[in-house]
Amino acid sequence: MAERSTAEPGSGPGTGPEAGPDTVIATRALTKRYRGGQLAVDGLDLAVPAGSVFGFLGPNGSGKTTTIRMLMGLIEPTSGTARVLGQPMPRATRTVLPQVGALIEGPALYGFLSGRDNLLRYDSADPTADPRTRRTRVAAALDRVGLTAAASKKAKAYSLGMKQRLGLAAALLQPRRLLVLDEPTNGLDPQGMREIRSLVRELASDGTTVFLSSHLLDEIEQVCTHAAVMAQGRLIIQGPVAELAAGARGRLVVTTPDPGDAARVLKEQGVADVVVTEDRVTGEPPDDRDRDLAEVNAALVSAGVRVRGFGVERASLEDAFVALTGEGFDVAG
Ligand SMILES: Nc1ncnc2c1ncn2[C@@H]1O[C@H](COP(=O)(O)OP(=O)(O)OP(=O)(O)O)[C@@H](O)[C@H]1O
Repeated sequence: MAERSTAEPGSGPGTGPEAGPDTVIATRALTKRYRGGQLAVDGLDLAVPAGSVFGFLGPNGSGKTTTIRMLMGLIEPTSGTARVLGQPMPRATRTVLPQVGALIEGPALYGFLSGRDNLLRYDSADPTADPRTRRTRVAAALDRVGLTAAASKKAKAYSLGMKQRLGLAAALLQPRRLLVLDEPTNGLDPQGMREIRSLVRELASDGTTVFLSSHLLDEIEQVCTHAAVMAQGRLIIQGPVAELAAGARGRLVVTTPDPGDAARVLKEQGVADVVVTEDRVTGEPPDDRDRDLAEVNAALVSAGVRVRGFGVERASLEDAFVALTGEGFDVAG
């Protein structure tokens, strides 16, 4: 069936992200205020491009789960709109959800059933799934997540990582255009995290759009092509990860026993935002990095500054976050 995207009235440059045919998730001014008065999501304009691995990043309590619940039609927004696969949510929940694999707040599994039997159960609960091909489908899903060897074990004997992978297998029983994963590596050990991350990369390489929430910056940097950063219910920034990190440029760091002189020379050389902390002097490097940094270093030396260390620290998403919010990234919990 051909699919058309319907442009929102008033959409256009300057009114937020475009919701074109290649946008898998698009929200406009999406807002949720809970009954107790808590404003959990505040005017969110989100645009998730098709084929992206989209990281939805924010500290605990920033509104990620609430957003996902609205996107999946589990709760009604207080105001604003959400479109998933071009359809309005929650109105189109019934047509949209079969095309979406979701892993939200941990998979619901029967511990006394084997991994395979859990999947057989999931598959038989899907009225569109052909019972004649059920076993093949389940075997393929188990294989996909690397659980074939453990398929006959009871789910309660699975590690947390295996349970997450089984949950992913359930989400993958049918071909999906979109996978929505809420904190898929939460509580996993480093090995479990690596397994889920490489699985996500693999799924994305087949063309599935993956939307995953996380409070871990380095996770987003490792697996995502795009990201949106939330804080206190609001969207701070979104875009390709490389651009977000590049937006916060690395800082020039000079280590010297002459910090006062170094700071003066750096300012003369066009280094902005110079900060002195004991024997470290940092600042924003001038634009043309390769040429200017050699000159900056030479200027320090010829001014008699004893330079012990000189370099640029790589900018990370965390730098971008701090630059945008003036806050550190709280990863508690
Ligand atoms: N059912 C609810 N009723 C009232 N307030 C809620 C409810 N669910 C969440 N909140 C509040 O809304 C805010 C956003 O919570 P939400 O769970 O969406 O954030 P989150 O970014 O997903 O955090 P976490 O990673 O801890 O789940 C929080 O202040 C939370 O306490």
